Amino acid sequence: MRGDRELTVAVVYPSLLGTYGDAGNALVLQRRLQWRGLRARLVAVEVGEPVPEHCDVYVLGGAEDGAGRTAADMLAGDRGLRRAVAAGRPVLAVCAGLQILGHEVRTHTGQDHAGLGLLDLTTAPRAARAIGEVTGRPVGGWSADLLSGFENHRGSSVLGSAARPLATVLSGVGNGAGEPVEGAVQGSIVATYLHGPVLARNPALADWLLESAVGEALEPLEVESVTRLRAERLGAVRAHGRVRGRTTTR
Ligand SMILES: NC(=O)CC[C@H](N)C(=O)O
Repeated sequence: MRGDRELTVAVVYPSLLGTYGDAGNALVLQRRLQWRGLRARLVAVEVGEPVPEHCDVYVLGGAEDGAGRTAADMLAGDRGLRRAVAAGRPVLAVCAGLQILGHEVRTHTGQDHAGLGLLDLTTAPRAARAIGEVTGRPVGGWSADLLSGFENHRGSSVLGSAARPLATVLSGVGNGAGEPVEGAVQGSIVATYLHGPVLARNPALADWLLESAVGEALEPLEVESVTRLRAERLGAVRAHGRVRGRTTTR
């Protein structure tokens, strides 16, 4: 592929946007490239540093409300991520990351703030925190496998017409705003409420982002420990009888 170019995976503000090991999503992207014999490097962008606009893929994780607001304020004054999105570079945003890429975030702690407006969604507090396993059926054909992860959030997000869900919810809450849907996809941005880290539990999602980054299909890559992890997690959800509708074993 593309000569011997080294691909760069940017982790945006890991000290602010890093709940539940979400920075591990960047490691998954790097490893899945390296396991295919491709060169890949992590670029940790710390608070106070400009976000580089030419990385190949960007990762934003979750945060508590105050840290989310700080990250949103910092990103509002930085053009790097906006330029990367305008250029169609893939971005994964998790939980608070999803929220701050939207138009507005209202919180139950009064840490209300504007978002970057890169995703057509708005966030408001739910009556109760959503905590637990989530299983979803991918929307839009990005995978035949179920989406799997865990959620822990108070915010609920309503999608506008420019964003479509990442998945329909079979178990758990997801976006938590009426429709049983999870996450948001708009242009090159893929956003989700799911931790795990989500890419460790959903290799198809990781490869979808990577194929968008490299601009071509990647050879299949099965990691046995990941297959076992998925089977265990999906099995645990089924054992608790929490799955709506029909599921597959994948
Ligand atoms: N895990 C998270 O990123 C949580 C995001 C936000 N603090 C909420 O509770 O909705």
